[in-house]
Amino acid sequence: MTGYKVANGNGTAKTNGNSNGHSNGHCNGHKSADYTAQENPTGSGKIRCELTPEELRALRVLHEDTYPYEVIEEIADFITKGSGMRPKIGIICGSGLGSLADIIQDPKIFEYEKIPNFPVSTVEGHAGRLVVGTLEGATVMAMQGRFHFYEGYPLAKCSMPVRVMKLCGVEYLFATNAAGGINPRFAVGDIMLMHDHVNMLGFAGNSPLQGPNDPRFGPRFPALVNSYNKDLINKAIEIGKAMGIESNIHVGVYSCLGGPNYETIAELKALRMMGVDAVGMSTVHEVITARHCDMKVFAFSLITNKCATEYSDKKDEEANHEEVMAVAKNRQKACCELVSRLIREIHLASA
Ligand SMILES: O=P(O)(O)O[C@@H]1C[C@H](O)[C@@H](CO)O1
Ligand SMILES: Nc1nc2[nH]cnc2c(=O)[nH]1
Repeated sequence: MTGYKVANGNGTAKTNGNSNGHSNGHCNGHKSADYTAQENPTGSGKIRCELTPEELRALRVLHEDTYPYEVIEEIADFITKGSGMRPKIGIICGSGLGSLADIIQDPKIFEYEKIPNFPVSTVEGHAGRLVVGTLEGATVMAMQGRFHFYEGYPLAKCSMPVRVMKLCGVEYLFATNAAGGINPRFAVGDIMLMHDHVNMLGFAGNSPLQGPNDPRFGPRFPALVNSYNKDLINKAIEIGKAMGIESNIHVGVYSCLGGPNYETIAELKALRMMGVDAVGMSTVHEVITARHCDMKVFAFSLITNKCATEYSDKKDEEANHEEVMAVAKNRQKACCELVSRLIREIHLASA
């Protein structure tokens, strides 16, 4: 067999025939910007000089994953020029919480697929649009759909839009998510204001900041204590009281796992022992990226399901995405009000 294996960008290995028309593997003097010489595994010792379309595509996918400063700057320019705005607050809508972007006034909408170099959303409940406009007088941009590690995107790509927000002028990141409640005091529909996180992907040696550091974004070794802005947490608690939902608001620790599978009982027990209150599949790498470039962060989890931490035969204790979406839909009004009121306070304080 003369073929060899190349990742095709979907994470699956593909065997290519010698589809470049040069069956002997000789150099033909053809120059390609993406050219990488490889030893031909035919054992002939000769070097194959042309890349197949699949290889070129794989290289491009790799390149796109690196997102240098200049590429992020181009995306940010596209958005600020296209919207005529430099938003101050960035919002990331969690699963089923896209309505947070629907309340934005005078919206300019950018479909992800039309934004140069932007990934696409593949998850139900994540529409795949960037909405720029005003909310309670403040200029905002909201991601109606985020990127998850389990979709096959590297963490740097999942959180790349946070850097785009930064270069658009964003100072505050509001990150929201749907999460499973591990703390037994939490009920479905409660809101947990994040005051810290346990980064399970980080424990496994994965970070959105891996690779060369560009100091234009931030330092090589950023500190993460005090990542979640205490003033904003306190303001949100006050707003919760004013809304009459005080008993549904908690402050706690979120943990991000890779997904897409939900957790086993043993994993949930272990997370609880580590002090985790709610578990999900996002947000943490976005927060790390935001803190790296010195944004103020406010984040909350909508508890969409209670995680069982004891063994049981009951089917209804198994998490599922339909339930997650249904609960998010039911609670979107309260989530929208909390976010709007907090943004109003930030705007008034800076006016
Ligand atoms: O984007 P978030 O973190 O809100 O979505 C959660 C995690 C999975 O994507 C999905 C599981 O139901 O909801
Ligand atoms: N990992 C994880 N993510 C979720 N998103 C919503 N619910 C859950 C859950 O129970 N576990």
